[in-house]
Amino acid sequence: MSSSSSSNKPSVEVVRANLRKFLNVYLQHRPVVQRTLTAGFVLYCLGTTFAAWTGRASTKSGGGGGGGRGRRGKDSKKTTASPNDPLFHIRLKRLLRIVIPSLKSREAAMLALHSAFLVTRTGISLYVAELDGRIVSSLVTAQPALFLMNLTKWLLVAIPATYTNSMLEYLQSELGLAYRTRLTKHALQTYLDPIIPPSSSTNNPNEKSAVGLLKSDQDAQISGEQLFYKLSNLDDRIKNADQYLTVDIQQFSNKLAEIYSNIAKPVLDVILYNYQLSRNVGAEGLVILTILVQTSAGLLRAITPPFGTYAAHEAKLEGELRFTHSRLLESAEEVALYHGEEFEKNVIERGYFALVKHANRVLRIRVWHGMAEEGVIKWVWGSLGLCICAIPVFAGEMLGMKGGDLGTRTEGFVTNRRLLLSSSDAFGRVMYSYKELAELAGYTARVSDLFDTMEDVKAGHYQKKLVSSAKVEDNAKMLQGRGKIIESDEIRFDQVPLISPNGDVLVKSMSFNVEPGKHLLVVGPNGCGKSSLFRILGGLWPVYGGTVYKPPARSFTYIPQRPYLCTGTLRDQIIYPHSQVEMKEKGTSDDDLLKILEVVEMGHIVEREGGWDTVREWRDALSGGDKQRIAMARLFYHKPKYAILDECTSAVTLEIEKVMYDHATALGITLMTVSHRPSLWKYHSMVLQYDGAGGYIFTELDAEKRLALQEEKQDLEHKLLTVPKLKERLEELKAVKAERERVK
Ligand SMILES: Nc1ncnc2c1ncn2[C@@H]1O[C@H](COP(=O)(O)OP(=O)(O)OP(=O)(O)O)[C@@H](O)[C@H]1O
Repeated sequence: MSSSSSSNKPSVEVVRANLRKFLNVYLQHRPVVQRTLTAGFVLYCLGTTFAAWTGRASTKSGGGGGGGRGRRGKDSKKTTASPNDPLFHIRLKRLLRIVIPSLKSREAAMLALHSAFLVTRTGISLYVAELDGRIVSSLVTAQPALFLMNLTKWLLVAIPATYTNSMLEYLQSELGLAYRTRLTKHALQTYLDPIIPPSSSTNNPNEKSAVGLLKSDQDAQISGEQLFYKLSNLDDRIKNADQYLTVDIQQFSNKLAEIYSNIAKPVLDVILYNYQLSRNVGAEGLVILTILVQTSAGLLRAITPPFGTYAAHEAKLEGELRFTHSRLLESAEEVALYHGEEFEKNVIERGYFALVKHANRVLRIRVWHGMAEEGVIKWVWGSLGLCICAIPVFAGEMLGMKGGDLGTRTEGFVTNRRLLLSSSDAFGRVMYSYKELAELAGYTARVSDLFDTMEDVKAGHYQKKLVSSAKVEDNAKMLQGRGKIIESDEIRFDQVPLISPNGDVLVKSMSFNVEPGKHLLVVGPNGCGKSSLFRILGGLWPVYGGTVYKPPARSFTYIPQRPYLCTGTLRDQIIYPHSQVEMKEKGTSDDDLLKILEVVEMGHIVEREGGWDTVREWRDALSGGDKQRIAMARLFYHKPKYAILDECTSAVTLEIEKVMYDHATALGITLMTVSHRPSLWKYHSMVLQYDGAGGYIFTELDAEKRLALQEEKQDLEHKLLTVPKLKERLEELKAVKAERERVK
């Protein structure tokens, strides 16, 4: 034993000597090593930030599915709301191009200004850390003059510091608002794409004859006019577009504005503070610290749940809940009259509890995640920081740092501690911002889903759940087809199938025509496709086959049973969708409008409601019959070539009905009427009668003959009703007669 320990002695000394030699060499070259480590460290910080932003981080994202489906074809994979998903970066880049269209845009200038303020703030923080150390040093060494001077500097630096902070907040909010404006404008441009006026689309003969197609209606099919209708009626992907257009776009914009300062500033802080620290305490400790911090950060990221997916799902549930409320308000009268409160309450509560259940789940997940996050970021990193601060105190002499008295050591400790606190706070914010990045990914998925689906629908690609009959081979083939729309003065359907958005074939092939001046009556059982015919005429539904000859959509006015009343003045109700300027351009005055109202016996309403400029919620202020008469007045104001009247006289008297048909005829409007009222037959010369089983008859309407037949039919039906009673009486009489004969 003793011999072995004695034989070890020289080797221990050799090791010690070698170590000392190594340390000496190291200390000789330490400045170079320090510079290399610091430069490497800065590069490393930049690299990890770049990796985080471009999704090249190797850590698990926790992203799952959600937020709807992507585009067809190449991009048709399921949308994930994860920051590490390459699709997120593609989509974010696309949205960034919308919100910051060029380097010369206002948004780019604001972003540059914002960045300048971020750098200024970091500069001020560095100065304050140093000043803090000097103040404490002057305190512990009892130097009042120095203390007062440093205190004055402290107060003076408050002016640029507070200004910088306020400007940062202001610019961040302004940026959020600017992004939102860009996105909303972009979305509305497609969502409410106005119909090309006839003057610019169809009056150009070259344009018409070039392809033989009616441009405005072809556009309606392939360039997304009335997209707001098609998005909700012809496609299943976007439920509650209102939620996407308002809340989701706003959340995305705010998150994007926030994330820039929440990532750019801390990253800059981490680099500058650590650079300063490495000069104060040596780069070695800092590199070890960074390795430990990065390892624990990697572990943290690995256990981070998919917050992006959660945010996207929450936004979807919020949208559904809002929709149930707005639906109730829309049908308040009907629900109130049915006393459907209990039912509606159940529907709303179901929506609300689905949302609360999800929110609670996310909150619970946030508890353990928050604990892990704070434990690592605040406590573990905090203790590592204290070790770093201890380096100059315990190993300063050995490492050749300037030692010093109590004041110098205190100044160094306070400055370093402040730098470390700021640096770990900044690094913590980079870490926390991963969660925000995940949320941004969620909103990016939502907004992109909206834009992708709008583009798809605009291009005529719809995704809708088909009814079972649509899958039958014949019907499926019909759905693949495309019909033609050709401009013409008359309306003519030539072998056009009538197919609902669900793929339900209502009529396999339909042929009929309406000449100007020859009013058409459309009759048939409920749900057979009477209104659908007009949806094709209005360019709302695609034409799957045959040829439709018709004037542009603007040559039609549509009056449904419950006419639409817009937000605005009484005048707006008559001239809708014209503005007052357009009305004046048309050469119409308020007096002319009054005359129109008098035709439908509504002239008194102007005085009653307080004049033409009165603004009200008109759909609540007017009765059913009033609304129908306002719609008739609107028809007389616009004087279109054709009018589609869909059960639009159900709430007015027979006299008003007559006035309406006589006046429309006098104005040269050709009427196409859907109605079950025989009183209307006499105003029409043609009839299109559906049989409700996919067949139809198109023929001339001899109203008198038809009415006479109807009367005879009703008479016979009435007589048939009395047959059982007559039979009963006959049996009674037979019984009486038999009784009398028996008595005789
Ligand atoms: N937006 C839509 N999406 C899917 N199917 C629809 C849509 N609109 C109508 N349909 C379906 O198309 C069919 C025909 O509807 P349409 O409104 O043309 O009937 P209608 O003959 O006018 O009925 P009614 O006399 O009751 O008004 C119905 O089966 C209806 O369910």
